[in-house]
Amino acid sequence: MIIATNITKRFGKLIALDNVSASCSKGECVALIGPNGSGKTTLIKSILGMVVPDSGTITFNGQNISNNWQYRSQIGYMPQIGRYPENMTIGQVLDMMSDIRMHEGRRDNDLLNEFDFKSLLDKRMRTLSGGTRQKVSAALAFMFDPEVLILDEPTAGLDPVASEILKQKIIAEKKSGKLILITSHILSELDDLATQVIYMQDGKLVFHKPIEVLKHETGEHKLSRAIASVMVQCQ
Ligand SMILES: Nc1ncnc2c1ncn2[C@@H]1O[C@H](COP(=O)(O)OP(=O)(O)OP(=O)(O)O)[C@@H](O)[C@H]1O
Repeated sequence: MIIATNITKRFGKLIALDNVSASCSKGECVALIGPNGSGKTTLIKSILGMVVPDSGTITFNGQNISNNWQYRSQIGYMPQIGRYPENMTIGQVLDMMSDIRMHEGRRDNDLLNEFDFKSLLDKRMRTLSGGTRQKVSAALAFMFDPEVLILDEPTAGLDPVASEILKQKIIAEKKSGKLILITSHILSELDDLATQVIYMQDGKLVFHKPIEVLKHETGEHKLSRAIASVMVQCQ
């Protein structure tokens, strides 16, 4: 579904992505893990077309994404920090995004309902708490029923109840055959979600493995412990 081949991205002298290749398929939940600054967000942004690699190719459903923007309507993206017009209300932002996406299919309001947004729709974005802003980003990522969900630190700043609602939604979407790419530093959270792990360090993809293989190799039953043991080895 998404294939990245030999992606390199430099910011000045810094190599943020160093010849990264990876292939992700439908129905998988791929955890993108690695220390701060290892290149996870740069890889995500390259897939989204927000960062243009210096070399390499990325295909989405077999089509090269360079000079192509239509594939993006198939992706729901939840950024680390959502930026919105601050004077607009939540309701206006949701409507604006619907207009921009020109979405004609099913509108998925599950998260809006479960986060109980009804009473919040008139609140202006500039007045929102960090967690409520995250909920807006989550609701928008899932709203247009995309084939692929890219979630960058999705539960950062969410309270435990909202985190659990979002996790259950991610699990349901994975079961329905979507591809989910997720980054998180809260490894325990990925235990219930991830089917595969991509581990990055210093801009390089160190490994891409199914969870079961990783657990077997490390002798750990929990993903969080397996990853922790790999991170120690890689340091
Ligand atoms: N626009 C940019 N200009 C210059 N350097 C950048 C830019 N974007 C990212 N970088 C650098 O590229 C490297 C990789 O950053 P990236 O955000 O991809 O890391 P990350 O793995 O997502 O980190 P974190 O876990 O902290 O979110 C970092 O050294 C970062 O400072």
